[in-house]
Amino acid sequence: MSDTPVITDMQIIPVAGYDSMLLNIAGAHSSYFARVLVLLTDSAGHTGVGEAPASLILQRILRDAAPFIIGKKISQLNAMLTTLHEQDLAAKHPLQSERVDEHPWSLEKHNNALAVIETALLDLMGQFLDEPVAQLLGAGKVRDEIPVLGYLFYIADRHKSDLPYREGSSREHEWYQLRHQTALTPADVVRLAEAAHDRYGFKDFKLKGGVHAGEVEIETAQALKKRFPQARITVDPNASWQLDDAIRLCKGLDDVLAYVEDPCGAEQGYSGRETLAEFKRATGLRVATNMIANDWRQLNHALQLNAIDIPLADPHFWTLRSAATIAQLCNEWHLTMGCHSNNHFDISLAMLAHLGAASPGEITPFDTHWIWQDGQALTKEPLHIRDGKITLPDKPGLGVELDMSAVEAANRLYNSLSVKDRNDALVMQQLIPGWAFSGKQPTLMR
Ligand SMILES: O=C([O-])[C@@H](O)[C@@H](O)[C@H](O)[C@@H](O)C(=O)[O-]
Ligand SMILES: [Mg+2]
Repeated sequence: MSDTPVITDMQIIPVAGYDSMLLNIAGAHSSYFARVLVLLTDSAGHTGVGEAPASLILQRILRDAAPFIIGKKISQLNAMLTTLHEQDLAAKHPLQSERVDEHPWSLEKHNNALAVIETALLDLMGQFLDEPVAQLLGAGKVRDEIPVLGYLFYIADRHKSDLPYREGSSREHEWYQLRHQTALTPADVVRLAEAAHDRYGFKDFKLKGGVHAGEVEIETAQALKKRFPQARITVDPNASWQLDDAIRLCKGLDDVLAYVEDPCGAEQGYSGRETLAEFKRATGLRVATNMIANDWRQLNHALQLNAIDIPLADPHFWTLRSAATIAQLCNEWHLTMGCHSNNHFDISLAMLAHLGAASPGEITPFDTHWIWQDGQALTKEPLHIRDGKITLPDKPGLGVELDMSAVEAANRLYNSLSVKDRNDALVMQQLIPGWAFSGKQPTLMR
């Protein structure tokens, strides 16, 4: 044990990259997205890294966590994480809003700190033991190729905003240009899918909804299925449809929708878990969620109610180890493992690849926003998506090496931002003055 490396330093580096004007129920994506990297250095000279969504609160929580990490042996991983959990550092930095209807994804932030630190620790541990992170999780490495889906969005007209969205260029592939152009109709989305299919080989697609009337979003899903008959198609309106509407829109579409993601949520005194259970019974369709089963207690309620089939266990808010445990539960309990995502850099791409590699049994192709960020790597040899899959690198730890000059440039970009935290509503106000989030009102129906 005396040779076990000790953690000597913890750096917290917020970074930003460019994004397209993607639409969702919360508004529109800004021209920038922000993430935070945690870099842990150990006495063996290794660097472990993790990535999470960047919020100012999360960065404060991470700074408070550093004294509990620095000076510890990497073999004390479990004890460090238990201490952090017990310290409940997030409680000292209450979120501005706990109301899920105001900020549908705000609750994720509590676990982001644990998740990003755990990832960096696992990266160090893997390098010390000369094993990939996947080998240190739940079932160990059970696959080398991780299927991912083509995550499609409606895209707003960036010319109507004064934010510096990129124009893109089709020099390398038309995808890199198309991903910046307005896409509001079913035909536009099919065009995006064709380009993404050609570039990345996707077999399956997910459409982000909550933007148009449900009928238009279902029409888009149908158009995707018509164009890609073999594909598994899903739609995710982020719980913005009323239960009755969700049933009316989806019932009988077994031949179009492989599953539906958060079609409805809390309404009229019923919880999202209750309405999803009713939706499942009424339609017979499989249901995925990243909104109502995001911690063990919620998952327990969701499963008791038979509300879901596919927990989208994002390692950024479950932590890698807990998400891998969910994958094991799915395998034992005849559920299907899936993974949610947000805009991310290539360290997160590696995180989800290791999670997929350690997920036994049937998994549904994982979500990833990477195609919207592809070309903005922070590592020297970023993983890539080919044939709709990511191949796990044959390297210890996460298997990524940071490109520090790219990280520094992304950090400079972050520091230059006047609005640091994600605020899709603020961006949306550039298109529709006075626009405000309303969980049951599609973004463009104002
Ligand atoms: O990036 C987006 O706009 C998504 O809507 C994201 O924020 C969601 O958390 C997510 O991808 C989802 O599946 O709900
Ligand atoms: Mg979702």
